[in-house]
Amino acid sequence: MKDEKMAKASDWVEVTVEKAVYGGDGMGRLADGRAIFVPFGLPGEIVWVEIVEEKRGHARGIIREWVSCSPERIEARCRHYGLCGGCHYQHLPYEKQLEFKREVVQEQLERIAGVKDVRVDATVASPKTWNYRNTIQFHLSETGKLGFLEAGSHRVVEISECHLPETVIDEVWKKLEFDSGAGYERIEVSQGADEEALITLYSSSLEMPEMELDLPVSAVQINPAGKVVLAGDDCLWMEVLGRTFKVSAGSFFQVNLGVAEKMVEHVISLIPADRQQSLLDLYCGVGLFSAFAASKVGQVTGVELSESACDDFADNLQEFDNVSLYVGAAEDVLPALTQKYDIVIADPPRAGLQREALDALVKVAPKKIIYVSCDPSTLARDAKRLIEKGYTLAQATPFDMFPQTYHVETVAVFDRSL
Ligand SMILES: C[S@@+](CC[C@H](N)C(=O)[O-])C[C@H]1O[C@@H](n2cnc3c(N)ncnc32)[C@H](O)[C@@H]1O
Repeated sequence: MKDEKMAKASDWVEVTVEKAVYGGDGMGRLADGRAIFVPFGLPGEIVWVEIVEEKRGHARGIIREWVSCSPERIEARCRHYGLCGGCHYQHLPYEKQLEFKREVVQEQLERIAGVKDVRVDATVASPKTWNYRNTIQFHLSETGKLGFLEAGSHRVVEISECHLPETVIDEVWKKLEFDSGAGYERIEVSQGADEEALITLYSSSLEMPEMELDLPVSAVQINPAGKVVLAGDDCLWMEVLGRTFKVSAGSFFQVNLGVAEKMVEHVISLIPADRQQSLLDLYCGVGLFSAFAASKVGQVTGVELSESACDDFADNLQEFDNVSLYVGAAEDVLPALTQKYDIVIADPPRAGLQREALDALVKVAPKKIIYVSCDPSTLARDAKRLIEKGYTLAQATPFDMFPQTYHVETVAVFDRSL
């Protein structure tokens, strides 16, 4: 037994985890000075690591044994934790998750954007740390069971529990059954304000896979030809700060309403009430920010690519006569704009602002850009570019939209300094 352990250990390296990095990993150093990234490693822990990937500048490894454990470490709630790629921080007390997220945003901005002494506020906590998601996407295993992708892989981990979705979703997903090879790439289950549920089935083929549904829910199939309503409605309603938003199958909406409310309040507080001002809401979705900004400024213009989100935007903002919308990609719409705007809200997908979009955005000459980001690394890349173009990063506020995961939403404010 002793020999076996010695033999295994000789293939492993001992690592002292120095810090938490973006992506949920802990980072330490190998003897040759290269960084090594280990999932689930906490600062201060000494661990035996099996190296699974080696690059010139860094390596990745899996913790095989703990020499010393962090006193912060707690028991994970979910039985699939560690294998399922959905959660990364269940082994950390919630207060510590918030601290890590603040540090990560600060580190990314300092290292990638090259800004020093930027004001990064404490992470705004989520009112719910479990069962907070109003939408969740599953994949189907080969046997037709619902699951999530394994970390860093396309393999589906079949699940029997998940502690992130809201209660109605949790009741619905457990009753869903599919034939093996059902032909759906993703199954999304959403919960609206009246606790109604909507199932959206995404398929890349034009065939309509068979499905039996014996539940009081709406169901929509989305394939390359468009949407087919299988049961009930093709949308549901979400409530934020007392306002109801229509959200159709396929349209984006913030997944954690408690945090969305805090984020909207923060974003809107950054906009001075001034009827002389114009505001551009880039990547506006179904109109979440526009709806609260429209009564503060003289003119709001949205830009959104998704047709279903644009239809929802038109419905959600029909009471305002100072709101208009461009349907199209920001990188195509922005260069064609002739009007200048005083304030821009930009809430792009994870990839951040495309180069053409950022260059054209600067020509729109806003005094203030409120950048809402779901990826601090692309935020930091874009911050560097905006600073080169004459903007100053005034402040950044992380919001914990996704407890138990490494993901973090950040609202960063850029002021024009030239
Ligand atoms: C992170 S969501 C933000 C939506 C909205 N601001 C909200 O809070 O509900 C990003 C939105 O950008 C849209 N989008 C993606 N790529 C786009 C592009 N190239 N140009 C314009 N909109 C795009 C998506 O359809 C989605 O609605």
